[in-house]
Amino acid sequence: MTLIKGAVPYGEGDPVDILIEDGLVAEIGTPEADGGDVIDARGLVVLPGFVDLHTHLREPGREDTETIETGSAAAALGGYTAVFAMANTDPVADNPVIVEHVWRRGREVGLVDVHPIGAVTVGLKGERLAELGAMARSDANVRIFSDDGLCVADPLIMRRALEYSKGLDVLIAQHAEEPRLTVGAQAHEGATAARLGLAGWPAAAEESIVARDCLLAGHVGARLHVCHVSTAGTADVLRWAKQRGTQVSAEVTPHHLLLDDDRLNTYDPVNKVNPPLRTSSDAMALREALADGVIDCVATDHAPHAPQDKDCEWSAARPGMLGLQTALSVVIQTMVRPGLLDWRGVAGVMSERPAEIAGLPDHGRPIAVGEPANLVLVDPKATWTVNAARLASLAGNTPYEGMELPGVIKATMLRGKLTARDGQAVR
Ligand SMILES: NC(=O)N[C@@H](CC(=O)O)C(=O)O
Ligand SMILES: [Zn+2]
Ligand SMILES: [Zn+2]
Repeated sequence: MTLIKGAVPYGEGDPVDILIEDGLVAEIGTPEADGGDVIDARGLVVLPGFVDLHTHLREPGREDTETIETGSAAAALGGYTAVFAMANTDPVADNPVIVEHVWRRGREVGLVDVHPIGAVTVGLKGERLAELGAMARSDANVRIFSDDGLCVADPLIMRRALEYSKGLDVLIAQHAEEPRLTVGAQAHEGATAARLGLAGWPAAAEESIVARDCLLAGHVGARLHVCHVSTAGTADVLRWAKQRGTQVSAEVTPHHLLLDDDRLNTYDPVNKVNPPLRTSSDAMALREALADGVIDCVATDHAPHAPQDKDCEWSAARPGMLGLQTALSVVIQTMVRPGLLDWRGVAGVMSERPAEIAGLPDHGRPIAVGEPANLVLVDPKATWTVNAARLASLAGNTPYEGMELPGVIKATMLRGKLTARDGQAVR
């Protein structure tokens, strides 16, 4: 039994006490609790635990950069109660053995619900469909499939994947990048890349695939999810597709909301990511699109990399940035502070909507009696300074190093059990 005292649900109205029993919200109001753990939550906002549709945990294969255990700790500390682990591991998660390993290991660690994403094609090669049905029916109960890291570029393979996904009632998540337009690409194709002498990654390489896939999904009557939307033009395509009734959902990363290609001047590869940081006007358009629902949710694309893969010349460095422990703070900075979202809106884009997209029945639920106690307590007034060495991830490639960011996560609870408290993961 745990009593959360004096928290404000969704930052709206008066503080309440919340009694947690048997993993559920047992009472809200002024419960008479005797014994158990009491959490002093005066001044804190309580939200439903966050759900990340896009995380890279690097296990199996690159346990030197992140493991399911360290990534789960980062997730709990970031306020997450469920994460979806991408399939671009080594070996690739394109079969029931790998997805069941990820699922079981996540359960063993117990800090966050780890849902493996299955590969769409064998070995992420884009040539032959993986056994989606076998992964969906496995103990891992795979619900999302993606070749993330790579685009399912062949339109016929993508069409078949969408058709199968409809039959299996699963979701295809596309990394939208027309590979013929991004050969050797290093940075957003525009004035900054031209000045720095970096080969360009044009916005149209993303937008053309998103448009194509929306048309394909509409044609076969399947759902489609678009990973890491990075351009204003993609938001326009999504707006158009949604208006004509296409079942498409989309995510934006915290880094595409906050950062832009102005940061590339130093050639520090910590800023190298795929899709690349775009222009500040793209970032502003993404904020608007997230606020008005054209983009459904925030997903971290947490992508740990080893020092030897990051601290080298720009063209040799791997793309990707850490994101789990900084996501909420970046969303506060870019969305809450400018008045684009209130706390209710944050619950929507970080918890409710991603849970709905993934079909998770027990996450993103209302804070109400009888609901699973998957909760996060946030100090909205406090700030913190990012220090890579103190993050739970094994890797240190955060672009926010040294930045002071708003919003401190005081506690995270998964089915009534504390998974993070005062900056420490609790196992
Ligand atoms: N985002 C990245 O820059 N990198 C991701 C792959 C991906 O999300 O496309 C990774 O696996 O490192
Ligand atoms: Zn990707
Ligand atoms: Zn990714």
